Amino acid sequence: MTTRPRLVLTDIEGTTSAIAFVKERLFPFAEAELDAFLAARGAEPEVAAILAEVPGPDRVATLRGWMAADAKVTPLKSLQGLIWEAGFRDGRLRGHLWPDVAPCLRAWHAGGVALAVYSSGSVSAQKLLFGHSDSGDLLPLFSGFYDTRMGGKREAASYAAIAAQSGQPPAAILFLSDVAEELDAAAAAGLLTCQLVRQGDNTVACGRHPEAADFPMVTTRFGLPLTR
Ligand SMILES: CSCCC(=O)C(=O)COP(=O)(O)O
Ligand SMILES: [Mg+2]
Repeated sequence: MTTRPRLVLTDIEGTTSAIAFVKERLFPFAEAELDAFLAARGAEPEVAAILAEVPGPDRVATLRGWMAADAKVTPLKSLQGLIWEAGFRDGRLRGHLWPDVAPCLRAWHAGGVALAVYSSGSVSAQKLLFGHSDSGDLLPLFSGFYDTRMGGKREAASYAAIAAQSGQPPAAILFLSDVAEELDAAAAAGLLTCQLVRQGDNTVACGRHPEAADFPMVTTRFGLPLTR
């Protein structure tokens, strides 16, 4: 029998939120705003420090190449988060969550299960998405936010580091993701895993991890607190 997780660690794209929202709304927004953003804020210390981490003679070309390749590299992710900030604050952007997500997160939290996020999106972007979501402000539910500064999502060491920082043993943490290689890495570090295979989101079940089509199914499979 599986013991009830004490911490649920969730991915965003493909897990709480549609892949199409990230790829067809968030990424194009950042791409369209890049030049104007750099012209307006490129000299600010925070932005200049990020740009200093971008290699190559033409940093903007490198950034655009990363965007085209959907590279999960920290400088791009930090910059995208800063560009999205204005959009989330003035209402042009709202964080998409599948309708089943917020009720389950609220129930799990109310039942004493801690919640945290691990996404390639920067911590500040994660907070913007959950703070300005189409299901309301969910930020108070979360006690931890982790991004690629903890390491890559396909590396077991990243999950070991998150477990150590969260204060929970790996076996008490349930990691939710749509990506098989991320789940493999989490399992190698001793975490419980569940692959979200959402209908219409083009995720392919890998067969190596427990599967769920939505968060209510995760609730049932892992004995998490029920929605009332
Ligand atoms: C506001 S979060 C944006 C998500 C993102 O930038 C991304 O690359 C998706 O990565 P994930 O690890 O959530 O699949
Ligand atoms: Mg994902």
